[in-house]
Amino acid sequence: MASEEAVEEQPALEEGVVEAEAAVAGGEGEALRSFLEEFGDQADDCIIPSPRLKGIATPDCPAALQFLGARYNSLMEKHNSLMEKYEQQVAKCAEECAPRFDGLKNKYTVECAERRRLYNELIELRGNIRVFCRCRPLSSDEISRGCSSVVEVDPSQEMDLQFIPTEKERKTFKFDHVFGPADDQEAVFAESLPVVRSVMDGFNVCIFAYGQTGTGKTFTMEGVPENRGVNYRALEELFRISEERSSSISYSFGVSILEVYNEKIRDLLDDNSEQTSKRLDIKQSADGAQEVPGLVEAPISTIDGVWEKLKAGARNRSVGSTSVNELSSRSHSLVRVTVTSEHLVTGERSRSHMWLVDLAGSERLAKTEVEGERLKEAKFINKSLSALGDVIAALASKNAHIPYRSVLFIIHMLQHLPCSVTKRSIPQLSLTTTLCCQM
Ligand SMILES: Nc1ncnc2c1ncn2[C@@H]1O[C@H](COP(=O)(O)OP(=O)(O)OP(=O)(O)O)[C@@H](O)[C@H]1O
Repeated sequence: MASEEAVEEQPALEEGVVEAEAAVAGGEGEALRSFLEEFGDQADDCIIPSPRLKGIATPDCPAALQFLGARYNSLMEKHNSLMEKYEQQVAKCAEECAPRFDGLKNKYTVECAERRRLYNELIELRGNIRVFCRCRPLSSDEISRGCSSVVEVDPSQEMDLQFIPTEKERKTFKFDHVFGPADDQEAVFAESLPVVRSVMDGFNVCIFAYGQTGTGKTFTMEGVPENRGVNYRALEELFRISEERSSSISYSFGVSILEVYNEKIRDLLDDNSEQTSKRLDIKQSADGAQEVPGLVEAPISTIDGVWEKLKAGARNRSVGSTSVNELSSRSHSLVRVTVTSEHLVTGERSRSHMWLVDLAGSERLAKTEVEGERLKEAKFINKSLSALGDVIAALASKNAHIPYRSVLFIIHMLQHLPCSVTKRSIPQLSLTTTLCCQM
């Protein structure tokens, strides 16, 4: 045997000697005794490759192999019996824990349902319909024309809006919250947050911006990339909650964007809607919900995907110009987010909608210089807003009769919704019309 090979085999040889010694001490085999006699005292010497090894005769290999095989078998037997005991213990443990686990699972499910119920009850107590007022800052153009604000917002009186049309006149309007010119998009969204959370618990919700043309409804709902509005922030929050609850609930989201222009519904995510003039209608489904058959619902799984869809919708929206807003939305824009959920423990499923609505701006026709198509648009807009105002007023005062008489889509949609309302006013224009006429 070459000395290098002897060095390679040395650990095995040493091991064999140790095993054999133990076996002989335990009274095993004559062949082993002779194996030990022959090689037992040479194991240590093998540490240094020695020319002496060259002279060693072939050991009693069959005996050594037989011995090692027997040891291997006995160790495997022990291992198997330990594994069996281990598995029995695990099964016993699982059996003992199962009732406790089921109990905890039930308690957890009940607690979750209770938390949801209390949370939504709180929202209801705060008002199923909440009305906020936001006063935008004067634009540079308004400042250069010498306009000044006719309202005062005192941050310590967050529900009051002071209307001061003349030096002698002062009137207070009450809202659930008033945002002043210094309040940013984040502050406005923070107040809408409870409503947004409710949709994740299976409730239908709606946030809409309502007000005179040029008061900043589109700015509030859509915002701009560097200062995003309610729509984007609401979807961001949905994704955040979905991630937070991912160990117990699986959520999926879809988005549809449509506009109501001169009382016709147009699908803003349907690239061909202009050419094919696909007519969309509202149908009542078996569970009483309002559906729009054929409406495109794009699945969304990332916030970037949402922004793309919102931008696509905004691009297709009908805009014109009014005397107070160069880029005025002449249609009601509706973003519908569909939230589908499945509870991973209980298997409970739900489907709910969040409507984010940017209504077209109302106009005082006597004071604005509209004519032709613009006049027709304005009449449609004012008519629908006035009908909407009647519905909201009736809902807010819990009237038995809600005047859902109009065929207008928004009003159909409101039939099944608790609502949060964002209302905007432009300080130096006719505040009365915007703020108080219907509420
Ligand atoms: N809080 C705000 N801070 C700064 N600028 C604002 C704010 N709100 C609105 N603006 C600006 O005022 C202008 C009018 O706003 P916007 O187009 O959102 O009004 P609108 O109510 O949607 O009008 P319309 O009903 O005619 O569509 C825009 O240039 C917008 O950027």
